[in-house]
Amino acid sequence: MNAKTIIPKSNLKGEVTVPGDKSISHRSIMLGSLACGTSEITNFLKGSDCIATMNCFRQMGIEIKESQGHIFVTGKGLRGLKAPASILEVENSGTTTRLLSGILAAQKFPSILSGDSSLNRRPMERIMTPLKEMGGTIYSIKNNGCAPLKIEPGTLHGIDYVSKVASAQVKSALLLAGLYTHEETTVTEPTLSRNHTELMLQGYGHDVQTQKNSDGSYSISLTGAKELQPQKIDIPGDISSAAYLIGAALLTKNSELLIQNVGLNETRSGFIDVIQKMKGNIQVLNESISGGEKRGDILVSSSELEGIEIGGDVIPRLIDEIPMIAVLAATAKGTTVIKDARELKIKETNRIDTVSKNLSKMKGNVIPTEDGMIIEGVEQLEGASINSHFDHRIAMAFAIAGLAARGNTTILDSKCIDVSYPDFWNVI
Ligand SMILES: O=C(O)C1=C[C@@H](OP(=O)(O)O)[C@@H](O)[C@H](O)C1
Ligand SMILES: C=C(OP(=O)(O)O)C(=O)O
Repeated sequence: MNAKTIIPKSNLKGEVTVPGDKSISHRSIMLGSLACGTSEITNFLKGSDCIATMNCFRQMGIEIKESQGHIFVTGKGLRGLKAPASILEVENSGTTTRLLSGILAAQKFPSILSGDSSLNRRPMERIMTPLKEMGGTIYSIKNNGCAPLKIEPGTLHGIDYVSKVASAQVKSALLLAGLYTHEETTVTEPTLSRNHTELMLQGYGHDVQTQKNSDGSYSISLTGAKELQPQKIDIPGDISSAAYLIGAALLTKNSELLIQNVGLNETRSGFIDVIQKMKGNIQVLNESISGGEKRGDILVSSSELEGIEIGGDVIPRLIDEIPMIAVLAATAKGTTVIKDARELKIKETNRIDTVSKNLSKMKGNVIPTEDGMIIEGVEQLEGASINSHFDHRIAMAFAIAGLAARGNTTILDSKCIDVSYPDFWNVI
């Protein structure tokens, strides 16, 4: 069960760092594996999702070594992967599944991708449809639109694809597939999703164009068939992991935390904007840029938060932080409305459902809606027994809720936290 009990606390004080960004860690292994030579990666996240990505590339003949906390990936060029001897296990990771599918659709060998029971329920049509349009052969083995996916050898051509959702996983799958054609590949998305793939490709010497269109959508283009040059990548701390520590400082009395070296890429920093709008005491210090990625320190202290409306273009900039935002809203003054967040339903769990059920268990006042939640702030949450449903973000958001609740909280099935933040309990 791996149950953990949280005893309420105040006076959280100190300086902390958070582990490397999960999205950037996945991409560093992928692009490192496709480059010609050895890339050196520092602050790589050794969470189980990113380890799954590493293992997939090792199975395709890529040497990935670790020395003194640095990861060395020796890529063999765009055409250097070899056929895996067995199924590629993507475990719980949507990012691994979707981005890797883009690469595999262009290979000269067949492959099968399969994950755990949560992953194998998540929709894959969103990448299968455009990859087929590019000339790939990819299908759902159970014919239910989900993994396990079978990918046949393919020769791809460029497309101009308009995605209905602002999804970095869809965009990245197509851009990675686009590396394998001489033609241009363009992905248009309704608003800009996280742009780590674009930034890292540029670091690897590949030209990528991003254009804002008159209707507010964004078009991202590249022309492939160009080899990538190996890089040194220093991964910033994951803002999605920092969100829990920020939440802990905001919610508990007499607390102040300095969280150092956090990634602050504009396409990811919606959480900070929201906390400022909720009147949280939060400041960004010591900003710098490395590898195109902004980073800085975050100083945050105990706050009386106020409810706000959260929707529209900010949603992709904070999608993984919504469980934590909902917990903060649960004791904020007034009403918080979260809308335009239908994508929450297809994450590791249906997060509208798992957040609402768990907040209700803690005597929060929440109404789930089709595309979000309406949360009326209460004085204090009450400790409860929380079912994470094996979703790391649910486990961590409710662990933080427990720190500020009346009475103890138990998180059942807390092991899932290893997906993105293996050291979470030690830090807390
Ligand atoms: O590309 C990525 O690294 C990710 C993109 C997002 O998913 P979508 O692309 O489905 O929005 C996010 O929720 C996920 O945690 C990581
Ligand atoms: C949705 C998430 O990741 P993935 O899609 O890679 O499983 C997440 O980390 O919250």
